[in-house]
Amino acid sequence: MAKLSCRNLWKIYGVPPGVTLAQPPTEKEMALQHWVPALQDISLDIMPGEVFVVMGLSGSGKSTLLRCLSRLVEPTIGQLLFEGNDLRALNERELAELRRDKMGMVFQNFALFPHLTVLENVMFPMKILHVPLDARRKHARELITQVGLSNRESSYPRELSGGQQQRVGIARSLAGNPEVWLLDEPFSALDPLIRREMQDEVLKLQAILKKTVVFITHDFAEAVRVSDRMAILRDGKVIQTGTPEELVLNPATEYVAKFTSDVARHAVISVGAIMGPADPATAGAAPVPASSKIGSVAERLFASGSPIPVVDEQGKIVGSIGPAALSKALFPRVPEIAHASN
Ligand SMILES: Nc1ncnc2c1ncn2[C@@H]1O[C@H](COP(=O)(O)OP(=O)(O)OP(=O)(O)O)[C@@H](O)[C@H]1O
Repeated sequence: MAKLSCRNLWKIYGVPPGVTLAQPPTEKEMALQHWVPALQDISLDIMPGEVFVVMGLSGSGKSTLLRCLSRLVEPTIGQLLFEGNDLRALNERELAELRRDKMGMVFQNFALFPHLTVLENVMFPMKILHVPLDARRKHARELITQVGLSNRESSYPRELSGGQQQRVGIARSLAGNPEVWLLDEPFSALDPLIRREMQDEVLKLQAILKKTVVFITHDFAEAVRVSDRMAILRDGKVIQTGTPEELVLNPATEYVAKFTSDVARHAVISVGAIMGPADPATAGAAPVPASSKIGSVAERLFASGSPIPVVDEQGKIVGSIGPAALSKALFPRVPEIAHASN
């Protein structure tokens, strides 16, 4: 079962409080009332343990969507489910408990308490959870070590670099041991090198913690790097949902294809996704796993020019890959993606 779902979700800013809309207004109605449709008919399932990225340009509705998932922003129309339970039916107290017990959030601007030290910042959520002081301190220290800041426990946020501050933000968001980890453009204020380091940090933590992660970014390369699956948002609508590989191989629209054009295809596309049928001519040649990325076979294929057998996890031959399929995947001809409509 999905951890978090939305069904036909709309957020329309400007609708006066108290006005309930039974169904979505027309574009004309919204324009007349000066309403802003930030989310339009969004349906998504976010599965337990996956890193689900919501990617879109500025103004596409990413933050609104993330905030709707925790009801920091109230949806206008549609369903929100947490483990199948109606999230919109919760009262203020139940909602506060759910956020406190099950959700951890990281914000773009770090949002640390300036008057608290690193240790105190990370301990804070556990204070709200009434964790005894000793246990609080012990767990906070573990988290601070996990994010590589053990020598800065007594520093104040102003004494830390942006990357270090965000490490504290990450440690603090994990302090309540949340099931769902919501990250709203956590690294966009950081320079590219630090940003990459932080992406690695999140991947490293996620490999251990296996949270359900919703990660917002406007950077497609970041989305490809960190996501298991992603949704591309444009003008409040989901244009496509899929794994990075699915989006790169089959962009639904030219808009998506434009994002995928700069992607390191050799590191995203797997052999299994582009292989052909098993080929007797490959008998005796050393096989490659279907799950390996095409970059790992490129040198061998281009050097020998002969196809290679492909095997599944059990070592059974499931197909073959030759240089033609490889070059097509690495260097797709523009007309092949240009047929996609916008
Ligand atoms: N409180 C608000 N009142 C009215 N309109 C809003 C409000 N918040 C956001 N919007 C509008 O909703 C749309 C989506 O905004 P949102 O902040 O969700 O986008 P975003 O993709 O997160 O953008 P960014 O990457 O720039 O943060 C935009 O047109 C924005 O102007």
